[in-house]
Amino acid sequence: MSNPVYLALDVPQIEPAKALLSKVKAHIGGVKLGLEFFCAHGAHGVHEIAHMGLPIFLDLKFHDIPNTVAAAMQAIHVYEPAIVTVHASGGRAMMEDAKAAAAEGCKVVGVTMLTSLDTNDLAKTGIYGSEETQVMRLAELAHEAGLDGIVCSGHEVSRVRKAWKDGFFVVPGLRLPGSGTGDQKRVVTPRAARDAGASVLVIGRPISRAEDPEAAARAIEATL
Ligand SMILES: O=c1ccn([C@@H]2O[C@H](COP(=O)(O)O)[C@@H](O)[C@H]2O)c(=O)[nH]1
Repeated sequence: MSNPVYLALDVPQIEPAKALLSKVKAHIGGVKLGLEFFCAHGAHGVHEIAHMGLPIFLDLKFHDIPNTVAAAMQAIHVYEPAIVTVHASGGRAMMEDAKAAAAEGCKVVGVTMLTSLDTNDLAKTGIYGSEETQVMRLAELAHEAGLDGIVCSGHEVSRVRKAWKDGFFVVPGLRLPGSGTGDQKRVVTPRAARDAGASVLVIGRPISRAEDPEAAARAIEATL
């Protein structure tokens, strides 16, 4: 089985990002490039990282009208990403058009409820009910729209897996016991997420901000 860990390369400078990736490359299965990286380094940055040979997860979390998202999806074919994200709350038509516009073989996953949110945060946006209810609702919509899977926390992934057996589930918000959670609110360990049915484990700061990133990546790999 291939290594499910994708390193969230949320690093503001390109050379330190490449140096970090070189150190941990042997202990991860792919690289996640998100808004911070893409806004800072654009196409050039993505190509630089892609040349390092690991699968690329382009986490741009598209959220717009169907026509705009479909055009954006076509524009990123050039990066040959293995995985891309859209917000499931963008609606069924947007997700259908996103999937239709994605490159062959590229997995399109719908972000359900960000792992930095809890029920109180949700209520402040006018959505009442449990985290699990919200994730299940959006997972069902993403499934109906033909997406490959969703992004959710390790708290919900086992329930989603039961309902969507062949889904592709991306889980961020991962921490080893005793480590700081930062802005993440729905956190589990990488091992717990994997055992609950995650397909991809997204890990950023526990590796990138560690004193010894290579040792941190190796230690996480050893728990899996
Ligand atoms: O719900 C979500 C969706 C995406 N993310 C992204 O994952 C990483 C997590 O980084 P850590 O440093 O391990 O907390 C980050 O790039 C987020 O943009 C998420 O955390 N939650």
